[in-house]
Parts: sequence; structure tokens; C-alpha cells
Amino acid sequence: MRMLHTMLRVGDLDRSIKFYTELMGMKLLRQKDNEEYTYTLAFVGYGDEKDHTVLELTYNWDQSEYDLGEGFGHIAIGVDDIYALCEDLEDKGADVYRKPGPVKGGKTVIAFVRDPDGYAIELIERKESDDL
Ligand SMILES: C[C@@H](O)C(=O)SC[C@H](NC(=O)CC[C@H](N)C(=O)O)C(=O)NCC(=O)O
Ligand code: NI
Repeated sequence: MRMLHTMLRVGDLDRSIKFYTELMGMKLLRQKDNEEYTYTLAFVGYGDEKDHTVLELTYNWDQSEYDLGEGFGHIAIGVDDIYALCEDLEDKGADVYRKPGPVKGGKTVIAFVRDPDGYAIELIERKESDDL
């Protein structure tokens, strides 16, 4: 078995695709409308679904926002230069609400950014000294 995707319901599909491709560097892998059940799926990720776990962005045509509740935590993405990325994200208007720095009690450098719907994304800088 392997993890295929995480599904997120989004209120504006173009806004989310723009965020995940232009700011987070993902590719739009495929997109499909379901006329009968009035929703669209867009799969985004860093590589082909045959060997990458991806995000499934689900847009219900009749819903433009969601209450994310208190159960969802975050999606984690490994990055190279977290400081440069966070500066670029902020320059492009993203909410980096936990600035980059060592994780509490550890050495690995993390940050948190919100996607357009408010879902939290953890950025983890991948270095040899990783302890996460
Ligand atoms: C392609 C596959 O990964 C899917 O997840 S499609 C599954 C399908 N999704 C939806 O219906 C999305 C719209 C829905 N209104 C929602 O917000 O979840 C699904 O859940 N089908 C239910 C079923 O019983 O087939
Ligand atoms: Ni799915």
C-alpha cells in the first residue's frame, strides 16, 4: 500500500491552484469536472501520481468557504532554503504565520504558512542535521 493523496475542500479552485503551483512550486497534474454531482477535482503535486503523494483539491460548485474545524493539523512539505522560500511567500502575499526557526527543543528549521482557505502547511527545511 502507499499514500495516494490528501483531499482538501477549497472555496475557489483557481485561487488554490495558483497558490500551490506559483507559490509552492507544485504542478497541476490533472483536473476533472463532475457535472452530475457538481464538483471539480484538481490534483497538484511535485511529481507523477504513480510515485508521488499529491493533494486533491475539491471544489464544490455551490460552496465558496468552509469551516475548517479544530481537528485538522497540517500538511508538511520538505524544502531546501526555508528562509528564502518564506521571504518569497510573504512577498507574494502569503500568510507565514510562524516564521522560520528551529523547532522548539530541536534543530530542524520549520515554518508555517496558510493556504488560501486557511489550511496550515508546515515547511520543514531538509538538512543533514535533521532531527525531525
Ligand atoms: C478521485 C477520488 O480520489 C475522489 O476522492 S472522488 C470521490 C468523491 N468525491 C466527491 O464527491 C467530492 C465532492 C463532495 N461533494 C465532497 O465535498 O466530498 C466521493 O466522495 N464520492 C462519494 C461516493 O460514495 O462515491
Ligand atoms: Ni480522493
